[in-house]
Amino acid sequence: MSAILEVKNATRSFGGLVAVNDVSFSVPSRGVTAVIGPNGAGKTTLFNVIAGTISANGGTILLNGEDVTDFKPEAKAAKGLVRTFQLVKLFQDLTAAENVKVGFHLKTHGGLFAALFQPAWARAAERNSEKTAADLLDLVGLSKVAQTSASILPYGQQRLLEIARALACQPSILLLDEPAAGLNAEESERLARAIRRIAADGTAVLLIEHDMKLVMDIADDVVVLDYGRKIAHGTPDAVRNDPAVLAAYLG
Ligand SMILES: Nc1ncnc2c1ncn2[C@@H]1O[C@H](COP(=O)(O)OP(=O)(O)OP(=O)(O)O)[C@@H](O)[C@H]1O
Repeated sequence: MSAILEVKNATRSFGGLVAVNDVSFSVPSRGVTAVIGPNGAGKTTLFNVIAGTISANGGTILLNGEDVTDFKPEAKAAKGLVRTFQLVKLFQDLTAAENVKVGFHLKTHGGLFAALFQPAWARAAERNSEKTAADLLDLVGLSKVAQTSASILPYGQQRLLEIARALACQPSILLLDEPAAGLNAEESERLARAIRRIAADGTAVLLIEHDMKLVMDIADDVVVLDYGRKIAHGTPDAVRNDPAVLAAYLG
C-alpha cells in the first residue's frame, strides 16, 4: 500500500538532549498507526515535528511524496495533514454543528468571516456545509447534540467534536494527540468506534496515546519509541510480544 506520510531520519534536540533520534517510519494511506512509548520517549516532540509546530534538526517529512519538512502547520493542513491538540480548542459559544462548519469554512469557503457572519455569497456553500457537518457529527456519534452549545458538552464529547471539526478540513491524514486523555471507559469506546469509522472512510489516522487498551484495539500498526529512538514497529500483537518493548516498559 502506498504511504501517505514518510518520516525519514527525523531528529530533534533540546540542548544536549536528543528527544527524537534518527526516527524513520511510513504511514500507509489507509488505517490507524499509533505511536507509543514510555514517558519522555519523544512522542510529543515527534508529533510536533511531523505537524510542523516545531522544526526538526535533521531528517525529512514527505507527505504524499512531497517534501514538507519545512512547511508551517497551516501549509501542511492545506496539503491534507491536520492535527488535533491534547487540549480542546473549540469555539465555546458556538453549537457543535457550528464548530464543525467553522472547520469546513476554514478549508474552503472564505475563512472564518464567512463561517461566522454568512454574507449572501456564502449561503450556497452554507447548504453544503450543513450536510457535511451533519455527516461528520454522525461519524463521531454526536448527532444528538448538534444544536448544543460546545461549552456545555461533557469533556469526552468536546474531544469527539474537535475530531469532527478537524475532519471538516478534509484531511488525508489526521493526527490525534492523546485522544483518549481524560475520557471515561464509555467515552473511550465511543472514540475507538469513531476512529475506526474515520479510517474505514479512507482517512489515514496517526495517533499518540497512553491508553494501551485503545491502541491495541484500534491500531493496525504500532511504532514504539524509547529515549527518542524507534525500538519497534509492527502489528499490535508483534509489538506487545517484542522483548525490547517489554524491557522499555518494565525498565
Ligand atoms: N521544549 C523542550 N525543551 C526541553 N526539553 C524538552 C522540550 N520538549 C520536550 N523535552 C524533553 O524531550 C524528551 C521527550 O519529550 P516528549 O514530550 O516528546 O516525550 P513524550 O514521549 O511525549 O512524553 P510523555 O509521554 O510524558 O508526554 C523529554 O526528556 C522532555 O523532557
